[in-house]
Amino acid sequence: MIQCENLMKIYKIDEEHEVIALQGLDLQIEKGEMMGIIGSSGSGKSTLLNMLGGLDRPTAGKLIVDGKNLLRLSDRELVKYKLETVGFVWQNNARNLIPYLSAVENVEMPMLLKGSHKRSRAKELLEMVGLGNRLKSKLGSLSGGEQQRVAIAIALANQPSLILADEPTGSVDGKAADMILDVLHHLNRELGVTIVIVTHDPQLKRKMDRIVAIRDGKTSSEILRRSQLLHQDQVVKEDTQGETHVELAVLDSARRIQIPEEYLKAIGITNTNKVHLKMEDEKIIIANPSN
Ligand SMILES: Nc1ncnc2c1ncn2[C@@H]1O[C@H](COP(=O)(O)OP(=O)(O)OP(=O)(O)O)[C@@H](O)[C@H]1O
Repeated sequence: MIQCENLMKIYKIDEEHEVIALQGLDLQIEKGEMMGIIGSSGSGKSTLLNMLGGLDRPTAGKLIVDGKNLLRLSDRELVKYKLETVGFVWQNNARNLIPYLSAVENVEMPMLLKGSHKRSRAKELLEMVGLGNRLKSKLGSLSGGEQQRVAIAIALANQPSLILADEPTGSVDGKAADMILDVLHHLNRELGVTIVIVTHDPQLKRKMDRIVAIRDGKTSSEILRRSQLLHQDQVVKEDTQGETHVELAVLDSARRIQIPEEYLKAIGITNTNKVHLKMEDEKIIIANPSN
């Protein structure tokens, strides 16, 4: 569904300054996957989401979504892509919704833009997100969580194959967040729509099939749920809720890995950029050269 290889995004600030937001990011996402993207502030999560959604163009690399090469699309093709292939759910409701329209009119809006308006489908989508009884409600009378569910219905209006969500539970309380999550999970399983969510929410992370961590504009590690695992002999970790997962480091296209800072500190690598690398019993060992 999504093939992202050596993806680069450089923002030019002025004649002399630029920011490298993505520096050779590799990521494959299967059709029908529900996956999370995590990473500290400034690591490149939103930039990646903007590239996937066609809101901004990559500087270099390869990005194919649903068979479309996003580095090669014309401006016109990009508009069509944004309208038909992807749906967005933002943390900030002002970005998702038109406040003076009712819930059902909001869901109809992207259909109108595409020229295929159907009230029955808009109603069906609102029923799917559990708002069948609030069709005519003006947005101001809906709670934050309900507004976020309207946003999900809007994102689905033109039957996209990909939903991108940026912190969809970021501004609602725990109960509303649970409901949003359940809706997304249900849509993923029922409609088979691929969902990519940027999140800090540990509750949300637990519901994902896979979580990819981004560090400095590159994928650094992946967490897989136990049900996703292929090999029984992997190192399985348990979180505080007793759920099991496996954490894998990602090899980039040049076969490099990022070693977590805390691992390096633990073996005393603080002010050197060299380590000992050796093979032992079919394992690669990284050690402190001064020991
Ligand atoms: N339009 C832009 N112009 C210049 N620099 C940008 C622009 N957008 C992002 N950046 C820079 O690119 C880097 C990655 O930003 P990005 O917003 O993707 O990070 P993030 O992981 O989403 O962070 P956060 O969790 O704080 O939202 C940052 O250094 C940021 O300042």
